[in-house]
Amino acid sequence: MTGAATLDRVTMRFRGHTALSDVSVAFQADTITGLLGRNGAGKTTLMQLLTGHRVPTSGQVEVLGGRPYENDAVLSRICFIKESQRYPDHFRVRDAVEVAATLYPSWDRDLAEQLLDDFELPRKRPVKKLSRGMTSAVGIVLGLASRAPVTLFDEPYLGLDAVARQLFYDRLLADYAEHPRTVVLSTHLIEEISDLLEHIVLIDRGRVLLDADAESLRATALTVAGPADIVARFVADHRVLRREAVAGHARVVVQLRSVTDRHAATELGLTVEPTSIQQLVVALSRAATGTPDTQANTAFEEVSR
Ligand SMILES: Nc1ncnc2c1ncn2[C@@H]1O[C@H](COP(=O)(O)OP(=O)(O)OP(=O)(O)O)[C@@H](O)[C@H]1O
Repeated sequence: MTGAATLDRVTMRFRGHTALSDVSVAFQADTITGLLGRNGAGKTTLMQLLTGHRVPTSGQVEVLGGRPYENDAVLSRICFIKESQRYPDHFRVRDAVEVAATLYPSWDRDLAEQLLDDFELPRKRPVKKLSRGMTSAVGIVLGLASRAPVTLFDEPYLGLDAVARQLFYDRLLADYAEHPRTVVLSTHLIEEISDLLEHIVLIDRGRVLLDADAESLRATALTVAGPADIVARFVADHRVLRREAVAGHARVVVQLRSVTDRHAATELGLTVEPTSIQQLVVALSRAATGTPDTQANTAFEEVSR
């Protein structure tokens, strides 16, 4: 298995609980990967293993050709921005930036200063006096300016408003275009970030449910919408991944069966829409847990009778 960061048959058990079970996954070099999954799926645990914060119960973890645990040569090339990053009590924003500059060999001072301005972070203010969103912004500045060959963001934007989140996406994309690196980003805000993701790893209850590039994932499904009775006719011989229905109008995501599906749908007068990664991820997670798409299903069945 090749990749900038890999887990090979990794199991991670905590007392009485298996957080990851026989996980094998390779995070490709110079790719932005979304690490997705429901609460408690094992995303943070996986990142902790990649960053040497934990040692697996069994299996191998390798990052940039070496084991990360207590390995400075590897760790200096990894930047891990955690959901609730803590800083020493006396740290001002400026101190957090200065310390990070000494930790990461590829640190870019100009970029850090620019990002501090962009996020309007007061350099002299103690980090512990910042708002929740501003503290998240500090983590984002450090993560981006580190230019670490492997950069991991674990839900980096707690409390960040929509404008600041968009700023993060824009700056990440712009800097990544000029300095490609391996970025792994865990998030629940799939919809707004999906255009950024080149690859998706979906974890469900400690197991890898999906490991696919975003383009091919989108190409596995078709979203059609239109009058419920016509939609029902179209989906009769398709595997339905997701249904929504409101007042005689239905929208379904189906597994693509043939290249002619799209044409068949438009022939029937249905609208073919882009398939959202979020809908696919929700559908796959639901299928894995056996959770039916109840409300939508019922509504759909009612209107299509
Ligand atoms: N130190 C620990 N001791 C016991 N159980 C733990 C420990 N750390 C994590 N777990 C359990 O392992 C599972 C995976 O947790 P993890 O934090 O990796 O999930 P996650 O996908 O990051 O969730 P979220 O999206 O809610 O942040 C959870 O059931 C969690 O309770």
